[in-house]
Parts: sequence; C-alpha cells; structure tokens
Amino acid sequence: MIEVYQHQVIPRLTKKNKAVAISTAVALSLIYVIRDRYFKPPKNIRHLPYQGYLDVFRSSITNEPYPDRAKRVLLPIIDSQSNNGIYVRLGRLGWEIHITNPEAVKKVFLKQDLFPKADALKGKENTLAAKFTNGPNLLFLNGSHWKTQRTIANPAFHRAQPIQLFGRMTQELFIKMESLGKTIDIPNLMQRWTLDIIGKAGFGFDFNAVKDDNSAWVKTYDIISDGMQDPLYFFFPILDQALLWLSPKRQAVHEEMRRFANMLSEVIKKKRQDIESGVQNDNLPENEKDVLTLLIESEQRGEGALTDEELRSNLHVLFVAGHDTTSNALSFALYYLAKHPEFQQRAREEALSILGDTPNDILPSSEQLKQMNYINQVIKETLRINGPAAQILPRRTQEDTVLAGAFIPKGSIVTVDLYNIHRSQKVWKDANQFNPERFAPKGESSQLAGEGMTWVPFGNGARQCVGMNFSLNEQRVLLSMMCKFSTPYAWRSA
Ligand code: HEM
Repeated sequence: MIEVYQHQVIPRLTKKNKAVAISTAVALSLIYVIRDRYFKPPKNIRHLPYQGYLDVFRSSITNEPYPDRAKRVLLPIIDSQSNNGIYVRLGRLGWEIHITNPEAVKKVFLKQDLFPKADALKGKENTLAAKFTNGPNLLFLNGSHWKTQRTIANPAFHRAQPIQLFGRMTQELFIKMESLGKTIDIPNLMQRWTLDIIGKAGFGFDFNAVKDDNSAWVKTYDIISDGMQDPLYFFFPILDQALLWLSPKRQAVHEEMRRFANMLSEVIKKKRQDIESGVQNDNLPENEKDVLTLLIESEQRGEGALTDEELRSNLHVLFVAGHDTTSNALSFALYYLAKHPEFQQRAREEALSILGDTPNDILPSSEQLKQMNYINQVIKETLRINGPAAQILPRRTQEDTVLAGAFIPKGSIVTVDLYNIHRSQKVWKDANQFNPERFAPKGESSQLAGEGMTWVPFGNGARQCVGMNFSLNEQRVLLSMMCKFSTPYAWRSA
C-alpha cells in the first residue's frame, strides 16, 4: 500500500495536497500500528477468540457490573458452537487467556510447575495495594518458599476450626439484628461479622465491628480497603509511587496502612511472648485456637517456623483472601434463600431437626454441621452461581503447551475463569438458575465427576484455598443458626 502511495498517488498531487496526503498516510500507519499492537492480543495468541479492547473500555467507563458484562459478551463467546472454553481478554497483566474448559481447568490446577503464579504486582511496587498484599506470603509466593509456608499452614488450618467461636459471634450478630428493626442491610452486616471473625479467629484481635458502629480499627481498615479499590490509583500506580507527594490525602491513607501493619507486628510480638511464657489462649482446645497461635506453635511441634515478617504478611493475606470472600458468599446465600422461600423452608426444617426447635440459641457442634446436607447444598450452589472469586490469580506458562486443543505459547498469561465456568451452559444445565438440587447425592454435580473440573470456587490442586474448610464452617454455622433464629418468620429481600 505504501508503494502505491509513493509511486502512483504522491507524484500526481500538488505541493499542498502532498503535505496533506503524507500526513494522512503517517497518521493511518500510526493508527494501524497502535491498533495492531495495543488493541489486539499479541500475534502469538491471536488465533484464540478475544474480547476487544474497546469493549473492555466501554464496560469500565460505564461501570458495567461484571455479571452483566459476562452475560453480554463473554458467555456468548464461550457458549458459541465453535468455542472450546477458551478466550482472551485484557486483565491486570495485559492480555490474559481465560479457561473454562473443564479438562483444561484441571490441567492448569494440577500442573503447578507448568503454570506457576505470575508476578501480579509487577510495576505496582510501593502502591497501597502492594504494601497491603506484597511480601512473603502464601497467596503470592511460588516454588520452594511457597511450599515451605504451605507445609506449615496446612496443619494449622486443619486444626483451626473454631466452631464454638463462630456460634458465639453469631449470637452477638442476632442481638445487633434485633436492634436494627425490620429492614437490615445484610451485605454490610456480613462484612462486619466476617471482619470480627478474621480478627478473633485469625489472630485473637477484637475489631468489635458488629457491636460498635464507630470502632476505630474498623475505620482504619475501611480507609485502607477503599483506598486500595480506588480505580485512579489502579490505572495510574505512579500516583501512589513517585507522585505520592502530590496528594496529602493519599499520604494519609498510606499512613493508616503503616499504623495497621504496626498493629499486626505488635500482635505477633505479644503472641510470641505469651506462647513462650505459657499463657496460651486461655487453655482453649486446639480447634478453637486462632490461626496465628497455631502457626507460631508449629515451631514447637517441629513442623517448621515462620519469621515475624512472614507471619505479618500472611495476616494481611487473611484479610485479602478471607474477609470479603466469605462475606459475599453469605450475603448471596441469604439473598437466594430470600428469593426462594421453598428452599429457605427446607433449610430451616433441616436446621430445626438437627439443632432442635427449642426457643433458645443452640451453638452447633462440628458433628451437627456434618449432618447439614441440604444447607451444604445451598452453600455449594451459591458458590457456583455467584462465587466470590471471579478468576484465579494469573499464571505464567513456563513452556509451549496445549489447552482445550489450542496452542498456548511459553510466557502467556493464563487464568481459570471461575465465574464463567460456573455459568457456562456447556458445563451446567440452566446455568443461571439457582438450584441446590444439583449438589444432592447423584445430582448433576456428581454426574459431572470425571469430566474434568467443573465446580472450583476455591480453586483446586496444591494451591487450593487453604481457608476452604474454615470458610465453609463459618457459613454452615451462620446459616443454620439464622434458619433457627428466624423461626417462625421467613426472611425476604426488601
Ligand atoms: C467463600 C470463601 C472463599 C473463597 C471463594 C476463596 C477462594 C480462593 C481461591 C479461588 C483461591 C485460589 C487462588 C489461586 O489459585 O490463584 C484461594 C486461595 C487462598 N485462600 Fe481462599 N477463599 C475463601 C476463603 C478464604 C478464607 C476464609 C481464608 C483464610 C482464613 C482464605 C485464605 C486463602 C489463602 C491463604 C490462599 C492462598 C493459598 C495458596 O496459594 O497456597 N480463603 N481462595
């Protein structure tokens, strides 16, 4: 095309027209290069279907909720005849390959050496989000350092099932609910309840979030959370780095972050002293001890030791990975039970048959929780249809490989698209319908066994969520007590 321009078009033009034509040619070439380079995936993965850049931009500027975007553009790609559960779209680390094909999902989860975590915080050093999440912790480490930590964390999380504590904190929640009148902001209350749980069960700290609307540490934590989610600093990390001096308001948020980290360091120091001097959590049974105590005690048991910096970094991760996740799961479970009174009634009948129908509160035991088959089905179906994690952290492929029949070059960013695998009509029948029967014995879920991985809200393989059972028990306690508490009234959405 440039040849035609040079030899045939330009010689026939007047001087003025020549200037215009040359500028136009340069501008068009530039647009072509920019479009090709930045608005399309790199050439080596352009054989895969992709969601266009402008479409992503449109979603961002119109604040389109993720489920709407998935329904409008992503699921039509995934569920089209020609697609095999793989597509590309822009993410935090650039163009990411999203997988919803159950066999390919299994490969990504089980072949950890081929798909280690990518450095998700590259270029974000010293931002508020990096200060909160970075460091030597389970969520972001790879290789032998991660393995050492996980070997210590697995038994600690296996022991940490403070079911009595969950029950007592649910009783406090009910007292609060009764003071709030007939209409209650459930997501807000679930946020506060799960924050109290992370504080108490994570490291023996009382945020007092449910009881006290003005709790000082809750305010600090909220300032940090809001600051981390501010899109301005997400798109322009330099404002948090070299240009931080420009905004005293933002500096104050960083200062809150520093205070919060110091508070956690103090808690760790005190906990170590208490354990060394024999003051251990008021002689609580193993399962009721907080995670921090169990992690520190692993040193005495010869299971391995974490440094103070590693402990602090992992306490930060308890917030990042274990707070909003469970709170959202519970809010959605209560929502779906409100929307479907028949399911709520069945869950209540189960709770009453196990916990008894006396008017007083009963704190469920771990044996009783195991009998709650239907409530468990409700929890699983909620995590399928609205799981709190939309995708896993991005992985970087270490070698050329094949996923869902497609060539994936070494160095590509790959992620499992949790939201869309759970909503794909190719995987689940009537995927948008809430139906706990899918998880009944011999239900749809068990029929899908053997077809790769289809239900993965907590991930899978060696990097599966270490807090999965902790969270499931939190949910079982709250939902069963809520069903019993609300007898004979049903709750519904306002
Ligand atoms: C409904 C609640 C939860 C959901 C849906 C959830 C989901 C997940 C998922 C999908 C992963 C895997 C991420 C990846 O592979 O990139 C993960 C990892 C993790 N989760 Fe959870 N999580 C929940 C609750 C919790 C809780 C309560 C805690 C802690 C108390 C926790 C701590 C962690 C940690 C530390 C990891 C990293 C594990 C590792 O890589 O070794 N999560 N979670």
